[in-house]
Amino acid sequence: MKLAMIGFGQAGGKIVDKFLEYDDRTGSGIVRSAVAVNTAKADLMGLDRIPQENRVLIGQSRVKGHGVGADNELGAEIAEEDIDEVQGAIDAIPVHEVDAFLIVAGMGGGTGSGGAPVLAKHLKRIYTEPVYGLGVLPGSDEGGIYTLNAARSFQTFVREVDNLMVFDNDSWRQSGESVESGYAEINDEIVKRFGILFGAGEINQGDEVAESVVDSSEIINTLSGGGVSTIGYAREEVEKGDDDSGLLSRFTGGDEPQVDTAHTTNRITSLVRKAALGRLTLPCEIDGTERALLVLSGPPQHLNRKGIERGRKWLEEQTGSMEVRGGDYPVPESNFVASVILLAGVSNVPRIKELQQVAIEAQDNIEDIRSESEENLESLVEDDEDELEPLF
Ligand SMILES: Nc1nc2c(ncn2[C@@H]2O[C@H](COP(=O)(O)OP(=O)(O)OP(=O)(O)O)[C@@H](O)[C@H]2O)c(=O)[nH]1
Repeated sequence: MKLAMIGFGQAGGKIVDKFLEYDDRTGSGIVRSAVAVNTAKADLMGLDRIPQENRVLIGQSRVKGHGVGADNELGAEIAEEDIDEVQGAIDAIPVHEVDAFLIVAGMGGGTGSGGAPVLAKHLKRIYTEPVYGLGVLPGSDEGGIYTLNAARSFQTFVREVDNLMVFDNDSWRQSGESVESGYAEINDEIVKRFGILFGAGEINQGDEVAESVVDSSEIINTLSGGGVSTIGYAREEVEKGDDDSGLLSRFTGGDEPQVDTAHTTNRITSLVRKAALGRLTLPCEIDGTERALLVLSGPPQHLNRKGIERGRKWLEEQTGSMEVRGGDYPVPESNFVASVILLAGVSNVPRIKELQQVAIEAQDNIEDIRSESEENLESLVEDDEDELEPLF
């Protein structure tokens, strides 16, 4: 599946940069165009791979290239005012060659949190291609204002995109790590999961023919209908030369032997369970998921239809959804069989409820402090008996 990716804010830009690196490394070809938008000049300069001409600095007259300092209302205002500059970079994208737009942003800051929903609304008005969001939730240790920003941006962003895929920094942060090295690992995790998912719909001619290949329309259909999505992942190392043909191998038509062994099937079904029940990009209850897509990637001799069918059935039972799609993504040179599960339209997400609760407390607190602050300042500045006179 070919995407036009727009990274909004620092986190968004860094993650899109990582997608370009992933594309180069794996040859998956999912990033047709990459754009970064920011109010901070230094953040744009820190990117490695996004072409210079696709780095758009907005809000120069308002914040002089220094960012909006976690003020997402200002981030949204600037994005609206300078939307033509962003559109200027998007005009250079060959939109007829892309399957969808993907707007990536950290939701706890100011620029991406406020700007990403504004851009989504704008793109949806102009283009017929789907507009997806990849929103990153802040860690709970980042503080009240980040949580409040994220909770407000989340409500807006979900409404404006065709689907919001969420990654929760909080459930992925590791104690004792520096913020930067922590983000590097987290960003690798994001790119790996989304890379396999979107790469699955991007099989080129001449690539290994899959038994039941995932097409980009299956990804689009799973995401359509809107709402919030999360992604599960699990993998197991396999020997490249090994084809598991020891037990029950059978040959089906064609020239190539199709290996179908109990071992291969069991491995696939167990990877499907691990992916769905392990750590999701946004932890949630999978029961009640509206739609799902299962992608099995790896060397083709380690993939089989029976395993995917069983995995799909199991997912239907667990989610209660009648719309579970599945297929393979053959990667002949890989040392791993990996299972990626897209759960679209999840609704039972305790993390979001908790985020909203903390956000409401932060909002009340901020209001209390603001209303007290005028009184406090007055009592500090005025002398008790009112004997002093200000100059003017
Ligand atoms: N996963 C991930 N999250 C990040 C990264 N950098 C920042 N974040 C998260 O994204 C949130 C927003 O941060 P930024 O993207 O730096 O903020 P911004 O959109 O540039 O906005 P301002 O700096 O306020 O102008 C933070 O609260 C973090 O939770 C990153 O490299 N990876």
